[in-house]
Amino acid sequence: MVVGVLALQGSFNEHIAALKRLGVKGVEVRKPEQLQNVSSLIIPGGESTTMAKLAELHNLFPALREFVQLGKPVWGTCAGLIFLANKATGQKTGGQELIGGLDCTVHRNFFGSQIQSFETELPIPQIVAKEGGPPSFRAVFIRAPAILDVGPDVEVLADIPLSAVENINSNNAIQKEEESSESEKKVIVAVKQGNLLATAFHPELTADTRWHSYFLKMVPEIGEGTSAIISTPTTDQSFIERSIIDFPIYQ
Ligand SMILES: NC(=O)CC[C@H](N)C(=O)O
Repeated sequence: MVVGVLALQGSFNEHIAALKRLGVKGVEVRKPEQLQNVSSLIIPGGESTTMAKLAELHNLFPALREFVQLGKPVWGTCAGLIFLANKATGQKTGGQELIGGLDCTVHRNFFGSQIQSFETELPIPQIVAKEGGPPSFRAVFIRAPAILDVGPDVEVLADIPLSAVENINSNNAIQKEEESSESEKKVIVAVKQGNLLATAFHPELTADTRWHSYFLKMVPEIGEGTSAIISTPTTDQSFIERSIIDFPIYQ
């Protein structure tokens, strides 16, 4: 069993490493025909405009859309979430091509620029936490998008109160879509719609493999029957101690 990881740009190596920690082989996908050798796909974080240009160059969009429409499991993290959205705002001039399929509107850089990147603890959704582990997970947001609205078939898995983000970025210049006086206003940062999973944060940059485990359970040939690979989060201290500054700066 292999899981495809779109390897045009961004954190594809980190996803492959996370899969390896669960005993699953991740294979790099760069060409349309390579999608025929995988039954599921992870689209990593990175820079969605660059990734879209590379995907166009390799004529990947038709094959990626077909992959999604065939109902195969696809997980988009960060830039990958933008790729999967039906609609994106805050795009560069001229916009960018999207795969689409996920009935939502995403704001590309909702939380601000690179220096407003942050980490926070979020409650782990029930369906992801089935195997146990701590009640929260470390959510790493790097120049992150957020989901502004979702269609009726989209299940919201995680959201974040804007007040928490403002506390984290004490000198913040967060560009909010709309100012709100309600301190409990939240934005959506993780969703599921049928075969599609999307997260605005980067589980592949943490030691916690529960999001990867959850995605693997969406893959029919792994499915619910393979709890053996669903282990408790890695406690490899050297990995845990890495902070987001150890990871590449996305332009
Ligand atoms: N870490 C990320 O993937 C950042 C995504 C970035 N906001 C974009 O537009 O592509």
